[in-house]
Amino acid sequence: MGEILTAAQMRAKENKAIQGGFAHGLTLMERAGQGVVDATFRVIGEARDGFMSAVVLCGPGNNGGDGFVIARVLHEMGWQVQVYLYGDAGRLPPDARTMYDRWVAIGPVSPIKDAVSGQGDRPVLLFDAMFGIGINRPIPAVCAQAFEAICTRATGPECFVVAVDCPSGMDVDTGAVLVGPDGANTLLERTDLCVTFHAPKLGHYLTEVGRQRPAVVDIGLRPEDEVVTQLVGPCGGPAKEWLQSVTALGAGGHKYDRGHVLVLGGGVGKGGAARMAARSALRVGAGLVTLTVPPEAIPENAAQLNAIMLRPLDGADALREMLADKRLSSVCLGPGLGVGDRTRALVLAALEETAQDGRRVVLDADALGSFAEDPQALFEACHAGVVITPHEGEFARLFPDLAERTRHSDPAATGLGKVESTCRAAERLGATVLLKGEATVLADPEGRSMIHAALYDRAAPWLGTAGAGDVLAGLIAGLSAGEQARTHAPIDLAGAAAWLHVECARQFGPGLIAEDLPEQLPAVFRNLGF
Ligand SMILES: NC(=O)C1=CN([C@@H]2O[C@H](COP(=O)(O)OP(=O)(O)OC[C@H]3O[C@@H](n4cnc5c(N)ncnc54)[C@H](OP(=O)(O)O)[C@@H]3O)[C@@H](O)[C@H]2O)[C@@H](O)CC1
Ligand SMILES: Nc1ncnc2c1ncn2[C@@H]1O[C@H](COP(=O)(O)OP(=O)(O)O)[C@@H](O)[C@H]1O
Ligand SMILES: [K+]
Repeated sequence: MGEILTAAQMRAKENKAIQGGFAHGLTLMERAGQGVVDATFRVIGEARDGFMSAVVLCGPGNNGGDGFVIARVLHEMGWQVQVYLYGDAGRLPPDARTMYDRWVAIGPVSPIKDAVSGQGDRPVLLFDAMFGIGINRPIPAVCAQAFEAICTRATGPECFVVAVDCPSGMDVDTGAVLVGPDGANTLLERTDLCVTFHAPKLGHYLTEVGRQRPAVVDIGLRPEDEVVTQLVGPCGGPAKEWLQSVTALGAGGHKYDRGHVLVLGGGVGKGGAARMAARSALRVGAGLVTLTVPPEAIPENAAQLNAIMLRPLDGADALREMLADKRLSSVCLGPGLGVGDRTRALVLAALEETAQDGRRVVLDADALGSFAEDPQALFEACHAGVVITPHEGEFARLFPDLAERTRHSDPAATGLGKVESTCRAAERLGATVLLKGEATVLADPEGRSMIHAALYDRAAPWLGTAGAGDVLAGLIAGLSAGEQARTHAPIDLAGAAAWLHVECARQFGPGLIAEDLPEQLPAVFRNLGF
C-alpha cells in the first residue's frame, strides 16, 4: 500500500527537507514544475503538430511559483506561453517570486482579469497553478471566470487541462471543492490530469480529479515512517504478494486452520442478506461457515443452503452458549437481522463473548441500526477485534456530530473530512470503522487510516447495488476467520476485503447483482495466480 498525505503532513515533509538542509525550496519548485511538464507529455504524447500554445494561470502563493517554472520549461521546448497572475507580484512568497523573476526575463505576465474576456485562441494546454495546498477559502470569482473563459474560447483545438497539485479550490484533506457564492467552480470537471508532488493527498482519492489517477512527481523528499493514510492495494509489487501477505489466500491447510465463521441471519423472508454474507465468507476462504437463524426460518434457509451449515438460534443466551465453542473464530451480524431489541441483545452478547479472546466480529446494517437511539451502548461494548461497516446513513446515526461536520461543503468552516471523521469514530468506538462508498475509508483505534477508492481505473459504479454491502461484511468475516488473521490488524483484513469486493465487481462488469460477487471470487483468485 502506498502512503497518502494531508496538506499538513506534506508541509511538514517540505519544511523538514528545507530546514534539514538537504533540499532548497527553489530546487523543490524547479523539480515540481519540470515534473508537471514531463507528466503532461507522458499522457498526451508529443506536441500536436502546428499547435504549441499554452496558458498558465498562476496564483499568489507557491502553487503560482510552480506555474512560472512550467511556463519557462515549455518556452524552452519551443512553446508559445501566455501567463496570467492573480494577485500582486510584489507580494509573492520568496521562492515563487524568484521563479516569477526568471519568467519575466523571458515573457510577459498579464493580470488574470485580462483572461476573462475570452479573447484569443484556445490553447492546447492549460495549467491551473492558481491554488494548491494553501487554499483556505473559496477561490476568487475572477479566477474561476478566467479559467472557464480560456476553456471556452471560440477558436482553437480542444484544450487539455492540467491541475498543478490539485484543481484550484480543492481542499486536499477532504476532496471538497470550495466554491464561492458568486460562481460555479468548473475546475474539477474540466481537469484532464492532476499532477501532485511526492505522494497523493487524501482528496485525490476521495474525489476524482482528472480522467485518470493523479500523476505523482518525485521532488526528492525522503520517505519517512510517520503514520500516514495508506491507499489500499498492492504497492510496488503484484497484488498476489500483497494479498498473500495480508490474508490466508492461496494457503492450504486444514479447514479449521482457515477458520469457522458464524453468520446471524434474520427471520422468515428476510434471509437473503445473511445468506449472501455467508456465501461470501465461504468463497473468500473460511474453512467452514454456519448460518444461524430463528427456528421458524430454518425451513426457508434449509431449502437454499448446501455447503453452509444451518443452526437454529433462539436469542442472546443461546448465542452465548454457541460462542462458548472457540472454534467459531469470527462472527458476522447485521445483514437482514432486523432493527430492534433482539438484535441489540445479540450484538451485545457476541461482543461480550469475544471481548477477551481476540475473536473478530463484523457489525453491519441492522446491527448498527439497532443502536441508533443509544450509540454509547455500542461504543462501550466494542473491542479491538470489531470491524463496523456503516454506509454514510448508518454512520450518521451512530456519529451524528461527526457526520454533521463532514456534510458541509465548506471544510474550511468545519474542518472535518471523511478521513478525519472516520478516524475520530474509530477512536471513539475503540474498533475499526469501514465507511462505505465510492471512496471507502477505513480507520482503526491505533490511528491508522486507509482509503480504498473505486475511482479512476478501479471505478465500478455498478457495485452500488442492493446487497453489495452484505457481501462485503461476509468477505471481512471470512478473511478474519483463519489462524493467520490473528497476526493481522482488522484494518488490513478489511482493506483487503474492500479491494477484493471491487475487484469482483470490475471483473464481472455492468449487469452485476450482489449474488454475482462471491461467484466471481474464483476467477479473481485464478487471475491473481492463486
Ligand atoms: N514549499 C515548497 O517548497 C514547495 C511547494 N510547492 C507548491 O506550493 C504549493 C503550496 O504553496 P502555498 O503554501 O504558498 O499555497 P498556495 O496553494 O499556492 O496558496 C497560498 C496563497 O493563496 C492565498 N489564498 C489562499 N486561499 C485563497 C483564496 N481563496 N482566495 C485568495 N487567496 C487565497 C494565500 O493568501 P492568504 O491566505 O495569506 O491571503 C496564499 O497567498 C503546493 O500546492 C505546491 O504546488 C511545490 O513547488 C513543491 C515545493
Ligand atoms: N459508486 C460506487 N462505486 C463503487 N462502489 C460503490 C459505489 N456505491 C456503493 N458502492 C459500494 O457498494 C456497497 C453498498 O453497501 P450498502 O450501502 O451497505 O448497501 P446494501 O445495504 O444494499 O448492501 C458498499 O460496499 C459500497 O462501498
Ligand atoms: K492548482
